Amino acid sequence: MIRGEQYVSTLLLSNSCYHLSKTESYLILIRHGESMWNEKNLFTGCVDVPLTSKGVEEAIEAGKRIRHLPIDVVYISALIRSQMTAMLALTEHHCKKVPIIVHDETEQAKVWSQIYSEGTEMQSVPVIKAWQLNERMYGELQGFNKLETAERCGQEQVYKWRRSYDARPPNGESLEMCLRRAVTYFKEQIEPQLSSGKNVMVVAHANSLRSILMYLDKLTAEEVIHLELSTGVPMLYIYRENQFIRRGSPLASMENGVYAYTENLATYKQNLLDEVLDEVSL
Ligand SMILES: O=C(O)[C@@H](CO)OP(=O)(O)O
Repeated sequence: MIRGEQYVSTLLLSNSCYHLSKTESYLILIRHGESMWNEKNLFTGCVDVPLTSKGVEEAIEAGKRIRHLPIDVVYISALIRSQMTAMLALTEHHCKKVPIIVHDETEQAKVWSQIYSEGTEMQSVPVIKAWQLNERMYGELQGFNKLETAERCGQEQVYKWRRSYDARPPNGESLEMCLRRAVTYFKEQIEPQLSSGKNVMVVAHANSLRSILMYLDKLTAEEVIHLELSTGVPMLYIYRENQFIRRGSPLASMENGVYAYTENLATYKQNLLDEVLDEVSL
């Protein structure tokens, strides 16, 4: 049910991006595009492998699908496949803001990457890198072919390592261990951004995202076994009154279904359309 005045638009036009009223915010989750080891069907984990050309296309396509959703801050992992995906997706965003990686590892990194123009800073989107969002560390499976490993160690064992909540690949992380770092980071760093009204995009990995989805969708250890994430498919959540409401995956930019989710988003879309019409009639 929509509560009238609360959702009355408080849209402000600023540098052709709209700021929505602070009653709800949006969370977009994307698994990176296909990597060169996804293509070869190798256990990848924390090995830092780039995207294939198909992965590049998937990232751009993901960007197109979310190009009309508001994004104020982006989170990426420490791995290049997540970073490439985020950057490529953002080249499609209607805001045309410049994604800038935040370097706060050391005092010097902070000072040396400082932006001094307020105007330029407003035209940028901060991109925060967090190792906690990395893929689950696959231990001694890293670099091995998944099919060959199933032939060698047995299909059932490999399925357990890959999809169960608590089975731990040899010297690697179980999903439970991955959840401990990824969800802790999500709760401590990302959720406060959402509750302060910021719209967030997270570009991460199959298993770090499976663990975050466990938290968002309150999935049990049995349910998460069946959760598979495709590369480069954006998932949208609405954050309202400390609750996450799953809204599926926008299929296309300006897709009616997505913008009908809330009055706030419908108004956002209408303002974008008005802006396009204004530009056409100029
Ligand atoms: O190899 C990996 O790092 C992951 C993701 O590609 O594989 P899986 O789907 O088996 O968890």
